[in-house]
Amino acid sequence: MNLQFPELMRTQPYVDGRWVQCGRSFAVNNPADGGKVADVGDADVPLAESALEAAAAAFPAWRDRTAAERCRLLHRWCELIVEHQEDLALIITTEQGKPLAEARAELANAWAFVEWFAEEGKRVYGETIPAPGTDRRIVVIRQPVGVVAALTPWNFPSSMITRKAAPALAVGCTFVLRPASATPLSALALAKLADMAGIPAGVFNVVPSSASQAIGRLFTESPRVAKFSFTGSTAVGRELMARCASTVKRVSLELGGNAPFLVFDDADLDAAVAGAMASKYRNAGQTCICANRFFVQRSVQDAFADRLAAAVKALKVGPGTAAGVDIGPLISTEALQDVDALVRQSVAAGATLVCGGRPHALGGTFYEPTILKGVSNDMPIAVNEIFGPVSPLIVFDTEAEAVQLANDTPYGLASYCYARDIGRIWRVAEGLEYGMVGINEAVLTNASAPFGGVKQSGLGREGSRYGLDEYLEIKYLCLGGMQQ
Ligand SMILES: NC(=O)C1=CN([C@@H]2O[C@H](COP(=O)(O)OP(=O)(O)OC[C@H]3O[C@@H](n4cnc5c(N)ncnc54)[C@H](OP(=O)(O)O)[C@@H]3O)[C@@H](O)[C@H]2O)C=CC1
Ligand SMILES: O=C(O)[C@H](O)CS(=O)(=O)O
Repeated sequence: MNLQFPELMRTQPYVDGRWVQCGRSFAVNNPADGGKVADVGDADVPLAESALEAAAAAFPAWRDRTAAERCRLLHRWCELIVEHQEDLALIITTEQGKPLAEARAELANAWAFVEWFAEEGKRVYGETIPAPGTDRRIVVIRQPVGVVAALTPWNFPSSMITRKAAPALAVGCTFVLRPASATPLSALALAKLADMAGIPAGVFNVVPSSASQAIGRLFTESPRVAKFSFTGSTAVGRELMARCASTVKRVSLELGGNAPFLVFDDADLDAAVAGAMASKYRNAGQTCICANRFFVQRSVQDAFADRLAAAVKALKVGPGTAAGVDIGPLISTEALQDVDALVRQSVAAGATLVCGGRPHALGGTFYEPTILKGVSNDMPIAVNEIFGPVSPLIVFDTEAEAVQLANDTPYGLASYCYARDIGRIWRVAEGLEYGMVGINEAVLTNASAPFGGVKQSGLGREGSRYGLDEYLEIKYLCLGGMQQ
């Protein structure tokens, strides 16, 4: 990898302000060609335990700094991320596969979370409450929970990390991160920049490891960890949440999705198609908030399908570093096989291919951008989170039917509605059982908004002032002896 600042290429765990040599390593490969990118130090449980110890030791001093001091350091971290964004984007694309333009967009989100919480951390307000008697005063203060342990996924190797670490550090928590083994390099580069920003030793620690289950058990069961934050699949999140019960930890979960994308007969179809492309095909469909099922009102189904097909057929598939590429590789051979199986099973169940529908001629883990029509809500492609560049089209007749079909899933993360009648928009937005509703807009993520799901898509919110609450405890002070 040809970096302007080669120091950003870190391959060892970062614990207590030091880069730790490990006896074992694991390979990080480029999904575009399967080639090895790096061998990364494989942190074991004892090393992860020492990271928790370092975070616990660093907590009192970090907590006791003023919010202004902590936030100044976060601002410096943000400045360094911005300064090194080209290198960071290349690292993302090399280890994860997404087109460079999308990697740059991810980084803009990543530093936006740092910038937002570098300011929000100075607004951790308490309150006084009118007391029931003259003998006392009631005061509420908010304090940092303590040591935070986090597990993050491979699909957004930078922004999923700052979305957790920034609020945690801003309020005075310390942080230990195990990134996905497919994409640890972005996390280690962020650690390098945190170190350069002057964030003290022990405050931000990164333990890349192939031992996801063992370290997951440590993070969820260690009494040193006050708060566990996870982003990933619902299946894994459910298991980890259960493990947190043994120490009654605070838990945040950003899990899987099955986003409905509703197109009504009064929608601006060009806007709906643009939104569909932005939502569905971003990161080759590997995002938790990708449109996963397209519900199109019968009278506009052909017009929408034709315009969508024209746009999908124009997508360029290739390595993320190549100019003009829209769709990069899927993260792994298993991911490719899973997507292809969902398509084939649904065609076998009666769906019709409009375009794509098979692994791309480029080979490797590239998949053809695909549209299926004649899909029903019970087909595999509609029941499962696709995590690939496939648009299933489902027809509906009435507004009530559309909302009922959209809600018929255990997931509740993102949803989308394209319509122009204000009454319809309000009725549908209120009726959708999701944490987020995009109304004539499909790009939801920004640091100022509360990102998160309901049902089995998660617990808590990330971003916005609500994202700060995940790392704070409320304390009630009762000041007695006030009577004269
Ligand atoms: N709601 C949200 O904001 C987001 C949700 N997701 C969801 O995540 C899924 C795809 O991401 P993916 O990484 O495959 O999800 P996984 O749940 O497989 O993995 C997420 C993280 O957990 C680790 N992990 C996996 N199994 C265990 C385990 N048993 N114990 C401890 N850690 C474990 C993984 O490590 P390793 O990979 O090294 O095994 C990875 O770091 C999709 O369902 C997607 O919807 C993804 C991004 C954002
Ligand atoms: O799907 C994800 O991993 C991210 O949450 C998507 S986004 O919030 O970065 O757009």
